[in-house]
Amino acid sequence: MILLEAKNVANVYDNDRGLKEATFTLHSGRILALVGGNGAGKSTLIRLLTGQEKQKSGEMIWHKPQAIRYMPDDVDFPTMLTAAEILELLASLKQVDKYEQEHVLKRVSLWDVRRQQAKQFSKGMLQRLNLAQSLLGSGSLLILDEPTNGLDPFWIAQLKNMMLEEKEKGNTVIFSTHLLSFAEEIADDILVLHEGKIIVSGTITNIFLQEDATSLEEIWLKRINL
Ligand SMILES: Nc1ncnc2c1ncn2[C@@H]1O[C@H](COP(=O)(O)OP(=O)(O)OP(=O)(O)O)[C@@H](O)[C@H]1O
Repeated sequence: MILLEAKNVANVYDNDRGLKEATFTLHSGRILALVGGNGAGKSTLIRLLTGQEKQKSGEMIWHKPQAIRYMPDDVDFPTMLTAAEILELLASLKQVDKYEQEHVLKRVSLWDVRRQQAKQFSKGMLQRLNLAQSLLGSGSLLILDEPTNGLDPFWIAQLKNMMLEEKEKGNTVIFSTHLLSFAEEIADDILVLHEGKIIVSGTITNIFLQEDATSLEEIWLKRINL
C-alpha cells in the first residue's frame, strides 16, 4: 500500500544547498534506505518527512495520516538527568507506560545503568538511548537518521534485527546511512541522493539489474564519477 507520494519536492536553503528534487513513492511495511555522501540531502529529506520543515516546492501526499517515531542524528539530551529520567520524560510525551520504558531500556542493554547520569555515557550508549526513545510508542512509521552512528558491530547487528522486527510487525522504516553494505543488507527500497537530487531509486533487486552492478558502492561510485 502506498503511504506517501513525494512529487518534485524541494527544500533549497539560501546558500543554494539542501534538497533540490525528490520524486518517489513510499510503500507501507517496507524498509527504505536513504544513501549518499555528506551533504547529499538525506537529513533535509528526513526533516520534511518528519514535518520539522516544510518543502518550499513540490508536493508530499500522505495517503493516510502517519504516527511517526523518530530517531534524530544530532540529539542533545539533558545529560544531567539519568537515562531512566530522560526516557521517562520522552515517554510522558507519548503517553507510554513504565512497562514499555523498561522493555526498551532492556532492549538496548541500558537497564542496568538506567540510574546513571547520561553525561557518564559513551557515544554508543547515548546513541542506544536515542534508539530506545525512538522505539517507544506505537507510530507505524519509524524514521531513523544515521542510526548506526557511534554503534559498534554488535549493536549494528542488533539495530538490524530491531529494524527487521519492525517490518515483521507491519511497520514501515525509513533510515539514512553512509554504510552502503548495511543499506544493501536490510533495505527493500533505496534512494541514492547526490547533491540534493535522487540519482538512483528502486527496489534493491531492480537497481542492481538496471545498473548492471553487484553492490551499492559500485553504483554510487559510478554515478558520482569517482
Ligand atoms: N539549515 C540549513 N541551512 C543552510 N544549508 C543547509 C541547512 N541544512 C542543510 N544544509 C545544506 O544542505 C545540504 C544537504 O544537507 P543534509 O544535512 O541534508 O545532507 P546529508 O545527506 O544528511 O549529509 P551528511 O551525510 O553529511 O549528514 C548540505 O550542503 C548542507 O550544508
